[in-house]
Amino acid sequence: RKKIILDCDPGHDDAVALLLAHGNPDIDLLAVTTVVGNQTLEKVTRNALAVGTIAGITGVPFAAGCGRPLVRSIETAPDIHGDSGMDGPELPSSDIDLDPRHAVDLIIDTVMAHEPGTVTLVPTAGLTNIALAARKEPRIVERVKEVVLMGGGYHVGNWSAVAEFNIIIDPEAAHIVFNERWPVVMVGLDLTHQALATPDVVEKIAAIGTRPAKFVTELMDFFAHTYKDAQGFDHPPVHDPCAVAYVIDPSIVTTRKVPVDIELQGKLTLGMTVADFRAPAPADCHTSVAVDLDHEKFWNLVTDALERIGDPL
Ligand SMILES: Nc1ccc([C@@H]2N[C@H](CO)[C@@H](O)[C@H]2O)cc1
Ligand SMILES: [Ca+2]
Repeated sequence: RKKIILDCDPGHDDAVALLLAHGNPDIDLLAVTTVVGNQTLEKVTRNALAVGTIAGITGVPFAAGCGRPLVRSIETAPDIHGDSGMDGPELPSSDIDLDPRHAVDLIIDTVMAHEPGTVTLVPTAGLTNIALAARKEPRIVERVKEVVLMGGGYHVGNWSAVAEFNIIIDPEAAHIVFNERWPVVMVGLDLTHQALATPDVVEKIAAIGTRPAKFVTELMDFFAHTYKDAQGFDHPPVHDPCAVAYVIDPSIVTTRKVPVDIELQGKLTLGMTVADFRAPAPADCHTSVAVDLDHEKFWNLVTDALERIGDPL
């Protein structure tokens, strides 16, 4: 099984990523950590615990992390995720107790407690926790198997013309993460804009007939409306589970090995993930970007995970 830590900011698509990670039999979800992003730390943490309860997750530590970026001020995304950060469905209160540690410490402790090269970090939010973990315990950099992150875009932006939300809300953190020597797989908007929750996808999920499945359809209904109003999409792209899907089955996504670095000075380009496609990639290139998604295989993973979760409540 593939061991992962999910660092997230639920978030409609983070919720689907968490359900996929929990429901898929090839994933061993070691820990769930939260960070400010789509909404404040308090709200995204509450949302993560609510999803944990809905999915019947037990025995997995949840820890809250940074409440603001390293340098810049907080920027949330209520126009997409609503005031709660997960508007749409009724959110249950959760009886899951937060781990007393800060997310950065839970990440470090978890990586150091497992064999080198066996733990994959899956950030689906701003990279503040991941950057601080690498600075506090540099040994995790060579110990982590790889960092498979939802973020960035080599030809697409959503928070500016050329920058993606998870990167631009904490570009200094992203610069740290992309410049450490660990392998980084960037699952950016170029890929995730292919993961559209079309009506037939939502119908397949609804047909599962369980409360977690109904929860996902309610999330998708809200997400579809805000994505239409805010970004003019006919169907919402469900970004975050694409990163988890890549860990489960790398064949679902084609990748290109290219140098990627983060723009920190640009007036128009701050937070841009600058990918250099000039051939050949340097031999020591440790970054790659996701290009094409197998849409059917991807959504089959999501429905399969929901079927396996069943109705825990
Ligand atoms: N407009 C918009 C803003 C933020 C997000 C969140 N950031 C990433 C996509 O940019 C995902 O992780 C998602 O949770 C999605 C859409
Ligand atoms: Ca997210």
